Amino acid sequence: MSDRPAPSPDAMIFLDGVSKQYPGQAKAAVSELSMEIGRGEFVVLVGPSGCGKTTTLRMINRLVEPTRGRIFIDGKDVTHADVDSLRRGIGYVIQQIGLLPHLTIADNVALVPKMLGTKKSERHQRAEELLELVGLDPAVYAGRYPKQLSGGQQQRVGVARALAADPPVMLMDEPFGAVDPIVREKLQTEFLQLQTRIRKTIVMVTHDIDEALRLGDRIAVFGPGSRLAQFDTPLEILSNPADDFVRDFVGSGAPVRRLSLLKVSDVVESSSADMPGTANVIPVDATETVHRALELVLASRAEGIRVGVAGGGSRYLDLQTLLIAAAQPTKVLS
Ligand SMILES: Nc1ncnc2c1ncn2[C@@H]1O[C@H](COP(=O)(O)OP(=O)(O)OP(=O)(O)O)[C@@H](O)[C@H]1O
Repeated sequence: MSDRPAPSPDAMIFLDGVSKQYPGQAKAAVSELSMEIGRGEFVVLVGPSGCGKTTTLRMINRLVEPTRGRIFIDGKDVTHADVDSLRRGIGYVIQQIGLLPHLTIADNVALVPKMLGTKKSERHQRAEELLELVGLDPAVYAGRYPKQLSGGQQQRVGVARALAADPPVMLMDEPFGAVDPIVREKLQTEFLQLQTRIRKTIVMVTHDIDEALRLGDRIAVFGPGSRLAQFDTPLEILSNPADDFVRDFVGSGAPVRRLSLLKVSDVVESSSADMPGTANVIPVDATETVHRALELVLASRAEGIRVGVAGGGSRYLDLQTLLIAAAQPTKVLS
């Protein structure tokens, strides 16, 4: 019917009023949820335990079949499509990794290409490329078995395996949840760098709001009963939480977290064209984060920063102005 919502041309994933009622449960796990996720976008689902994040994620590749609503991938209604071909285009990474213990790392990575009938030499070459891509030297790791790898290394193999069929979409359920905080941060950084190269459409579930703020192009904050409380950029969620639920969920550290998301260019409107001649200022690029600018100012005991602006010339922000500009609770300057 023509009056049903349709995905926009830029949408890679479109959920149209999807619901999931598990058998024997009084309440729906997910209720009438609609979301559109753009091509190449990295979206993170966060929210309290039991609010339906994993159910939502698994409805996208139909590991969980929706009770109502429609799912579109790349403009195609896949609600009733063949699941095997659907899943071929969707990589899936989970916390428990699920590497097969009796297969080498290369064979684990090449599992899906093998199922798809790719020739042995080709799939081994592909496995080596993928191991390289996720930062594991194939000469060292390709022939090892999963138990001979650390938790963080196994997680990288899980990512490599999910990328093996070069799927346009990746679903990740707490992919970095099982590793310690230091490895976790390293994996997050590596994964962000990887994403700038591979530009997949990614939907990731996490419990960790900091992880969400760090990784997501947009964050979907779920409330109880899968209510989509806010679906916006990290900066917008920190700057303008939609309601008290989101404000509480993000927690009390919002102003400090914003410093890592705000760019110097976002606050440069508060700058002045002049700085007292004696002031000790350091040059900072407008693309740096405010957090980095503050670090540089403190490390060099400067009094402020000098920012080059488009069209030539410089603007100045002293430390106090920089902090006040960064602390503005309302819309960010652009
Ligand atoms: N297979 C199932 N059968 C029955 N109920 C289920 C099933 N899987 C999940 N549920 C219920 O559906 C609701 C949503 O679960 P879901 O796992 O999607 O939430 P979540 O937000 O991912 O939770 P968590 O953060 O704790 O992993 C919960 O109340 C859960 O108990």
